[in-house]
Amino acid sequence: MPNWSNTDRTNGTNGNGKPKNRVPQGSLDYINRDHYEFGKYGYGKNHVKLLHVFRRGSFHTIREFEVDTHLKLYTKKDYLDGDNRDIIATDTQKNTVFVLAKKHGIKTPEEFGLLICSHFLYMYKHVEEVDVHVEEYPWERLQADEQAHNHAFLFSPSAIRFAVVSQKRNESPVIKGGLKELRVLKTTQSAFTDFYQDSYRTLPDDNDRIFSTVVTAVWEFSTANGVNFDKTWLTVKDCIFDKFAGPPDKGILSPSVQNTLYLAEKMILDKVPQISRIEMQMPNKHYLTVDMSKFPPSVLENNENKEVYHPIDKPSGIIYAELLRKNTASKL
Ligand SMILES: O=c1[nH]c(=O)c2[nH]c(=O)[nH]c2[nH]1
Repeated sequence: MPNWSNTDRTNGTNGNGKPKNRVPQGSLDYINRDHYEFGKYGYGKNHVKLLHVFRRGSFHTIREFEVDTHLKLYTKKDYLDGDNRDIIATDTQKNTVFVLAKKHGIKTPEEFGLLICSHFLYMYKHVEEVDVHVEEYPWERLQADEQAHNHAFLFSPSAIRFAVVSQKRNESPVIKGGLKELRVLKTTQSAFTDFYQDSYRTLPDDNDRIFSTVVTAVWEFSTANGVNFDKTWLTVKDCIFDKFAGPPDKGILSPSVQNTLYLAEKMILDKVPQISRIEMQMPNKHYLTVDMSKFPPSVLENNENKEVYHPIDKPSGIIYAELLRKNTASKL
């Protein structure tokens, strides 16, 4: 009688009651397998593009998404044995995205991600974990003659919104909201002085420099209950603007990218109690003052330069930090 390995969690079936292909212990294949174990694994469909149109009479609303669905199955027999019977084909995953959008409509990226996770976990008992990434195309309703258009939209990519939802069987979903490619620049109210001085430093103190960055932010929700995900996304964006730009007339002084990043994160945690942690990245897109002092008066009469800057792509500084609530659970 062969000694069958029995370490997987699907009770010897492939999810539809059929027995699985098993490899008897003692076979050469089994012995070889014993030397290795899987690290991360999973499979899915990336970039499922979807436009959803919600029609209320002549007033139409759209949301366009690009969705990645990834599944992790309890068994690895697809990898190990070439046994495909548990595979929910990536094509089936793509179809599922369309069918769920048609059946339930689409509210927000976060809620659509939650719906996809619960669907796969409910439908297929051999799915251990679902990971969904939803990226939204930045359509805005067109304004015509200062009036909101009923059915025409403008692509306004000032920032890209995304959500990441993951759920393991018998666990609560992990819901993250995100924003990326938010590029901003200000021409004053940014300084960088008093930083570490030693024989490697050549950068002088700068009391008035250009500050430009491309913000990425990812935040985790401690709950989905009572959360308005659309409003939260706008609040996060407003907090970033608030701490980067300040009031329109005077602005706000930034002593460093580090400090501006921290103040934005702190404001977001202060304003949205359901966010338990936020991680932001702010690359420092350098704009260097061109040294005009080298040009002779025959070329330039006034060579003190506060007008012409040289944008530098590489290298760029990179500043990032994650801010978490202490004792998150007791505060909610
Ligand atoms: O805001 C800044 N932070 C830094 O850490 C840094 N380093 C640097 O060269 N310029 C800047 N600016």
